[in-house]
Amino acid sequence: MEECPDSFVRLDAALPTVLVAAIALVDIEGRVLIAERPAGKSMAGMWEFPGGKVEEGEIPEAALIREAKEELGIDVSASCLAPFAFASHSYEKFHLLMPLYLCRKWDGLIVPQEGQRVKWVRPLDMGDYPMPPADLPLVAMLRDFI
Ligand SMILES: Nc1nc2c([nH]c(=O)n2[C@H]2C[C@H](O)[C@@H](COP(=O)(O)OP(=O)(O)OP(=O)(O)O)O2)c(=O)[nH]1
Ligand SMILES: [Mg+2]
Repeated sequence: MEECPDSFVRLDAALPTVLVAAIALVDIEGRVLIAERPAGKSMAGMWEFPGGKVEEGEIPEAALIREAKEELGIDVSASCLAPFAFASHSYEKFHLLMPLYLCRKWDGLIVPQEGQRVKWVRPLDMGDYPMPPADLPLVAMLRDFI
């Protein structure tokens, strides 16, 4: 029988679950936008899918529409957000639950609003960029899918 992969889930740690919504913007050449986490934030210098914490009373799609505007200056509509996969990963202080949505259509030009660097990268080349450990299974799924 096939072995199960290593688990990054800590069942016994009583961690709070934090819901973060993330977006994979995909261009016509199949590249995906990643953004560098700004200095001062946790995991600064790592490359991530844009997005952020879902606030109280907010649904993930609304959080992404808000974050796409706040972080990248673009307008995304809920109908252009396709649920793709999710990460479930225990960090030291919290458990991250992060749905990733694909989006191929948005309005406006991408202009990083927080001084962060952004890059269009083929999923096959994402290994060249350090990403949070929670993202690695998502990158593998993007490689298979895009
Ligand atoms: N946006 C995003 N966050 C990720 C990814 N992978 C990953 O582990 N995370 C973690 C890092 C953070 O602990 C958390 C997201 O929090 P954040 O600090 O970006 O949240 P935010 O945009 O709402 O910003 P803020 O409230 O901290 O100002 O999720 C990813 O690909 N994208
Ligand atoms: Mg963020």
